[in-house]
Amino acid sequence: MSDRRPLIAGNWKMNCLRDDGLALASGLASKLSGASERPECDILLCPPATLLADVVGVLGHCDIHAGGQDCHFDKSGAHTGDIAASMLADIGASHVILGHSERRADHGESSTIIRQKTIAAHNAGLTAVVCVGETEQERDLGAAIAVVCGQMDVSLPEDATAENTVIAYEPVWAIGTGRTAAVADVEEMHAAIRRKLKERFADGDAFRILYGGSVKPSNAAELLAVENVDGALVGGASLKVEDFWGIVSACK
Ligand SMILES: O=C[C@H](O)COP(=O)(O)O
Repeated sequence: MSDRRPLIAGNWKMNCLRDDGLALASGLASKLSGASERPECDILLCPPATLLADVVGVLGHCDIHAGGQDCHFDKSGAHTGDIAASMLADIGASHVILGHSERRADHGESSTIIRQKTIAAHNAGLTAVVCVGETEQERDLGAAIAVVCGQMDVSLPEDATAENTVIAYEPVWAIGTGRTAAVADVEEMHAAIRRKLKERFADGDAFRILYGGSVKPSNAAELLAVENVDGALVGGASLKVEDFWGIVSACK
């Protein structure tokens, strides 16, 4: 049994207008305050940037963290539409998701850029949730582990520690598709990620490695029981209080 405390993170992506987002955050805060026992995990909500400050306000002092979904690598300057890591920290965020495959695909983000963003997040005092994952074609070619390890080599800076960095393994073909990776494949990939972390970082055994890709209440317990799976990065199922809470409750 590992002593890494699981993290269940909700990535709301580009969903929720103000009323729905605030209802979702307050619904989860109520679940937590009404729970007879404290959940056996840390909880993180990553709403769209437009709602982040308000979500931080709704969560108040309850033990749920809030984070951004991306940041720029520069501290400030002429980057129209972008958000600096310090701006996220300034409004109460503790984490930021970086290198999500949707950003890699939609915005051409390379692992080199993600490394720069991760350094910026650390400098702002944020914990970076660095995403890695292979496409279906890469898996079919037998290259999944090599691709993910290659992404880690470049995306993770030397200053990464188990305190300031979380890894999220998300097979691209499992995101939003209802298809989850087979337990044996998840186990193999998370073991490879752990080996890589231990090779490179003195505290590599303490990093949390999340699984993401169609996690829902019905499959959460099975996935969370896999060795080296230290939580989940949840998309679709994080948009409903009952579903997200069901995943939180699956942490034992
Ligand atoms: O960031 C979350 C992931 O992309 C997973 O999304 P999903 O749970 O909708 O498959």
